[in-house]
Amino acid sequence: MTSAFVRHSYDHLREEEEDSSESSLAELVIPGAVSEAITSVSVMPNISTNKHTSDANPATTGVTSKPHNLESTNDGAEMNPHRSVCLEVFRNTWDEFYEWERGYCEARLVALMSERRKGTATLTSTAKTARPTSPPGPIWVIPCPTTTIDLSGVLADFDAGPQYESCTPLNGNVYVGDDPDVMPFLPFGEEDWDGYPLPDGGRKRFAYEGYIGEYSELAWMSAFDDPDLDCILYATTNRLASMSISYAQMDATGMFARTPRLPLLSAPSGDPPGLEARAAKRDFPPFPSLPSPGSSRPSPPAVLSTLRTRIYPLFCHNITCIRQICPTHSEGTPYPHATIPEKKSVYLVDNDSSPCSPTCFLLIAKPSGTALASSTFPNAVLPHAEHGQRGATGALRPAILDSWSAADRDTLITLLELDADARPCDLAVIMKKSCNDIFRFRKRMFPDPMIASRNSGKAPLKPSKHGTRDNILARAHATTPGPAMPPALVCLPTCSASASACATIFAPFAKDVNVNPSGLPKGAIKTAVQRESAAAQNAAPAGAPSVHAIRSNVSGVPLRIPECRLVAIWRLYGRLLVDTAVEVRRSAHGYGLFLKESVLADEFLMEYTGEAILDPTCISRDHIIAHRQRNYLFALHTTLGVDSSLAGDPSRFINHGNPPNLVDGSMSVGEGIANVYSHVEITNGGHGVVLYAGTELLLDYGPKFFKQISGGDEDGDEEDNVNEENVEREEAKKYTYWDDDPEYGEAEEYKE
Ligand SMILES: C[S@@+](CC[C@H](N)C(=O)[O-])C[C@H]1O[C@@H](n2cnc3c(N)ncnc32)[C@H](O)[C@@H]1O
Repeated sequence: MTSAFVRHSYDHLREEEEDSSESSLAELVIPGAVSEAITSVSVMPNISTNKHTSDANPATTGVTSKPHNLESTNDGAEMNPHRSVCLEVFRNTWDEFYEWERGYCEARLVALMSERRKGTATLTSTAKTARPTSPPGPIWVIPCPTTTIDLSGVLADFDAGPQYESCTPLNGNVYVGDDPDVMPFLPFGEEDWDGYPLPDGGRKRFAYEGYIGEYSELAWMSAFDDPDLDCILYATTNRLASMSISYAQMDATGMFARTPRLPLLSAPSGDPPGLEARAAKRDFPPFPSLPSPGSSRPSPPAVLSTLRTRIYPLFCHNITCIRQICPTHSEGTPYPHATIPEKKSVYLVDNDSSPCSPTCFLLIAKPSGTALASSTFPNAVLPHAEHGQRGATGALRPAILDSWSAADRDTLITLLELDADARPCDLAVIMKKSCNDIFRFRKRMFPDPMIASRNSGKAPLKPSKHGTRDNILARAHATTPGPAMPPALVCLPTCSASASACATIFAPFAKDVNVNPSGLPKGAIKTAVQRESAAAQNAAPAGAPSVHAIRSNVSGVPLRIPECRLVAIWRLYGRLLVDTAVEVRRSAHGYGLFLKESVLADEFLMEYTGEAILDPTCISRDHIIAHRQRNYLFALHTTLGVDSSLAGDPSRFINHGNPPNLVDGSMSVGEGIANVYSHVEITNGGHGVVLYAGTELLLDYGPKFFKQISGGDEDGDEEDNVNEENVEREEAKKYTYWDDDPEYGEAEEYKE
């Protein structure tokens, strides 16, 4: 218990209080707020006299006396009439907390002991009825029976696995953001500084110099943080609030902050969060004076103009939350400066070769309604109104944006102010809107001529009139059905199922999908899919092009399902999150993940869970990755990565497979070919990794992955960069930027 240290200091202080000796306090080392509060208590002569002037109930407020006079301290705090009340409530709460905590800890220990000592009721029952005196005596000594287990038979065949770090199991992503600025310990510190010996006689050494450079100092050099202190302060503020003392008034006392610059509710730019934000992030012990869960504490000022000045309160970075305004996970962070748009709307596609969905803005058909020629989404058409229905002229209806709420617009404006050139597909994830609508909104917000004048110094590339979408699609390496779209049922033109068959499948779900996607009964879709796939097997229309044949590794029976249903079912599945049975086994590359049950094409497998970390932390963790030669970092989008190296689920063992190729319109399947694809899904957060076919699950990690892990390129290899630029340049020369599409404005010519 860390409290012992501070309690001791406090007791000492109270003794000193008698003679108000300030000089003796100077030697105490007490963290910020307490130090200040206690110092003030000690120099305040009237604080503990019995003047019951408060009409608040002492039992709930913790106030036993209230001084008439304004407090007078050596820092000139006369101006704050609430300070003395705050100090007294704090002091009483402090005493009550430690009194309560002692009984609480003892009761916990007794309960733990009774668990261990099933059958030995005597001590347990005595201990439960009578509060143990201090020291608690026998409850600290738990005799364990000695048993010898003979493992020789088991160990004979035991094949020791490679040395792995521990990994905490997770059900959903945990938002970490950035690792602390202080280094808790040096990884691989137990290794010889010269590196441990390798079989080939060399030595491998952790390049700790670069790693250390990512941190400001060692953790043990930082100030001591007492976890009980937040609890006491939090209970104090709760009591003060019940006495109608506002948070602003409490803040003004300066005693609830770690430093005077850290107010309760909000932290100025660059500071760690105030008490309220810290309290929301941790579980306190059940001290009775804390606000009960769900009680309505005043929330941080939620005026949009305030929100505008900070990005975090705008939308929650917690992947399992992602709300636009999330008081639970948000915290004060530096306000990023607004950025100036660099890219013309039509040039947003420059570096974007991965359409996020069949309705991605990168794939929008020309006004003539030309069918999409796509290797990624072979039969995609624009779906229904939410994503941009085409009118008779082929132009997208402007009414779509008009249907956005004022809050939606406001949020997007703010996001675009903060990152003007953000990928529409990334913004779509945050906004839960289609990237196409976001793209159109951006066009309105940043008219291109304005950007053109800014960019006049640059020498963009010249487009040709051929192959716009095909080129983009040819460069798309992943089959990534899309993120961030509101639930929608997408039907493909090649589907051979009758309308009534579709209606039968979707009717029970469509209503719920629009209202409450996550409220669907578990397994409902799976049952529907199985029923449907069995029917499809028996009566697959002859020569139907839109049927995926999937080989089950368990039964060996190919399952078939009409494609239109796959798309719809995939969307529903993305929200059902029914994990598929898998097991971790040795594979050609360390461990790998294998199926234990048959799956259908596009069936949801599991979420890729881990710590959601921001870009700078991804970079600092790269040192470890490079040394360990194993990388569990999954890029979620340009801002966040999901790292399962310390915490995650079995999906972290999915190995890399080569990208599947299209052969005669069907995906190739086979040894070493990726049979899992991922997409960013908001419901319940993070990545849903979806299986196509095969036994060992293999996921195409993307072209940059192995370059990064081997320490090459990404931020350094100039020759490679030059080559890549040349390829990009050649590719870009083939582009047409929808120059005849009224949706995309006038023809945009790159100047050379
Ligand atoms: C997410 S982990 C996959 C699980 C890993 N095999 C393990 O045992 O923990 C990714 C790492 O596995 C290894 N790996 C995965 N697929 C590979 C492949 N096709 N070839 C070589 N190494 C691979 C690499 O070390 C990579 O950094």
